[in-house]
Amino acid sequence: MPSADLDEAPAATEATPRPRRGRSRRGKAEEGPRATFAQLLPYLFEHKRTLAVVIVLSILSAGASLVQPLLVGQVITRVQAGLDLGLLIWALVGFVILASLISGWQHYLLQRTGTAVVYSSRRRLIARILHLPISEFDARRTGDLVSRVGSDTTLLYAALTQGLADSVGNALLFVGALVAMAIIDPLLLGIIVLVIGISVLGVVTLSGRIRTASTEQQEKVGVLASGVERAVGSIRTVRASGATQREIDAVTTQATDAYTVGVRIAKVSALVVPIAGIALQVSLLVVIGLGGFRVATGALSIAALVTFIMFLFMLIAPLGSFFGAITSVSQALGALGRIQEVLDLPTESQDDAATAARVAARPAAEARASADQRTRPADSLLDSADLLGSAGLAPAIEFRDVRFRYPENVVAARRKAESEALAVLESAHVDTSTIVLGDGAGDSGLDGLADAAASVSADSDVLRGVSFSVPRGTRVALVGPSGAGKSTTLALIERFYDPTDGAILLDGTDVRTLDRDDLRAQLGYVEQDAPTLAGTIGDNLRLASPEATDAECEAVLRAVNLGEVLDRNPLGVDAPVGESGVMLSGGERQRLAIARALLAAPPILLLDESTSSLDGLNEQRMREAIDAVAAGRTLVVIAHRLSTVVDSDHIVVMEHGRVVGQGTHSELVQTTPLYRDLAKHQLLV
Ligand SMILES: Nc1ncnc2c1ncn2[C@@H]1O[C@H](COP(=O)(O)OP(=O)(O)OP(=O)(O)O)[C@@H](O)[C@H]1O
Repeated sequence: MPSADLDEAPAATEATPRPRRGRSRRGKAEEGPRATFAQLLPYLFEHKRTLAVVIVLSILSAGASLVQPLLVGQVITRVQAGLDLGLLIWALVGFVILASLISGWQHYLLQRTGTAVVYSSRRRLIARILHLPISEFDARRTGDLVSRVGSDTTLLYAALTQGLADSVGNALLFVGALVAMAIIDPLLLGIIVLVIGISVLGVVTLSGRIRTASTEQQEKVGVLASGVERAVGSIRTVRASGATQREIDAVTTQATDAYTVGVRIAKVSALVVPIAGIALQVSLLVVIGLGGFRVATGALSIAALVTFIMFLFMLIAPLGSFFGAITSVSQALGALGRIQEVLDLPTESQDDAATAARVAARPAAEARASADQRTRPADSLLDSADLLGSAGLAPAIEFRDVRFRYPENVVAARRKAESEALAVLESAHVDTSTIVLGDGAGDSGLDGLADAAASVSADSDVLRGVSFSVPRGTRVALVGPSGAGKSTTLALIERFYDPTDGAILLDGTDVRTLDRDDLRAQLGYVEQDAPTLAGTIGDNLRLASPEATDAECEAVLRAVNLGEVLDRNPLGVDAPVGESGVMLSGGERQRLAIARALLAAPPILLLDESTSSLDGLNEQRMREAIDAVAAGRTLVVIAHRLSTVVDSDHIVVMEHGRVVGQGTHSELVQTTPLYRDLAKHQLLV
């Protein structure tokens, strides 16, 4: 990220999310984020030129409209006096046509501006969302983020076109009519202003309730989108679990929630319509009754009364639009609150400069002390100095007494997701006795599941003083039971999160002092069960290397044993893979993910092996693929099958966030009971 984006505020702890900034911070939880009208203005100012034209057109249109009652008054007066009308009628017709044409043009410009505001808010949101820290994705529901881009932004359009759009011209009409009526008969006007004033007060009071309900509705829509995403995204599992109807019911409940709030909004807005109607009717009755009396007493001419009544309509019509605008602007402010909440979140690299400065400013003595103090596992066979070899170069990657815990909001979200998953399984009468979630290593059954969910708590460190080195050009494997912290270790190297304590060094430099893009350019990362993107094989491969030629893609595919995928479709690299890669087998998808990372030719490759089981042939192909990618680079691989890593240069055994053994396969079999057990289980000793 460019340094201009960096925030100077020091982060207390990198792993702890900063409190959210911005004016739209969540107040009372049930009310949700709310925006102020002032926050809507920057969106309008982006289009100030068009809006200036709109205002000029509004003045012209209002002028052309306001002239009409005056001309009608003139016509009546002349007819009463038996005078020739001359060009008066033509002038009247001309002004009617002119006012209509101008308002058509103005309407177009405002619709276009509304669309542009939606477009720019979507662009800003997408750019911000894709730059958010990984913790935000871990803590939020994807569907909710998607609905902010899709649905909340649309409400801004309605506010501008139905609300603010009309208000600009109508305000002028309103003021013009008011002035003209004041000149014609101030007394009549005074009474009308009283009636209208009372109705405006009523509508403004209602608007607060509309805004609150609207924010709530948009939140319900977000929950609904998350529900749909969950059901559709896991459709195979849902079908296979016989849970289709239950998922439909769950999503329907969420849709009903949104509908209920929608009905509440409809009821409140419905009150606005009669209020406007009453205002019009009472005003008319007053004007006709009192006005007729004043004509009878000679205080007012007929022409003046007719003109006054025409102005009254010009006064009332904008009022109706204004009341409508209150509803749509209130809804827009609710939606804007949700948009602004995301836009106010700090980006991943916003605090990088401050973090890097803080890390770099650590006194040398302190850095040395922390390196000396680092806890070495008692059964560590290999000191990092040994691994460095005679050259004494800094290792490619080094963990120094790294401690880490996931931020509280992430832990809470994960716990919620786990208990939801548990509820679905229980309601599907699935035998949960064989399922282990989270770090439930050793736990089994429903109690184990609950324990596992409970164990993901804010006060538990996921890594507890991890130290190991990966010399350049070597292959290092991380092994250990589920939940030991292996995937988290790789996530910290990628800087998806920063350590709570300790340091991670790349070529001897603390990764927090490196530019994130530079750091990631050195790393190839294959996440566990890496997703295959819809599109072609080429689209998948070129994600990190958009410039790669077909020949380069083919070469890398053959290197990871995916040659046959190329051969079986004449389209080759342009062959589609289907939604989420359904046209590839599980093993092929894994190797495609490796090929993607490999194509970018990173000096360091981080490979989180898939937990899914592979048949013998696929496992062998995977081993060969790993051998191919290891050549000439540093490789850190998380292995779930020891067979993939027995010939690694170095194996780090992890358990409960600690390194409990390090060495080669044969050394670890001798020294580390946990490793010996794992090896025994997998028939390697
Ligand atoms: N995004 C997350 N939010 C909260 N807790 C997490 C998150 N990811 C992992 N954890 C927790 O951190 C601990 C270590 O998880 P991690 O995935 O690093 O283990 P692992 O050794 O890679 O396990 P596996 O072999 O099953 O992939 C577990 O308790 C897990 O529940």
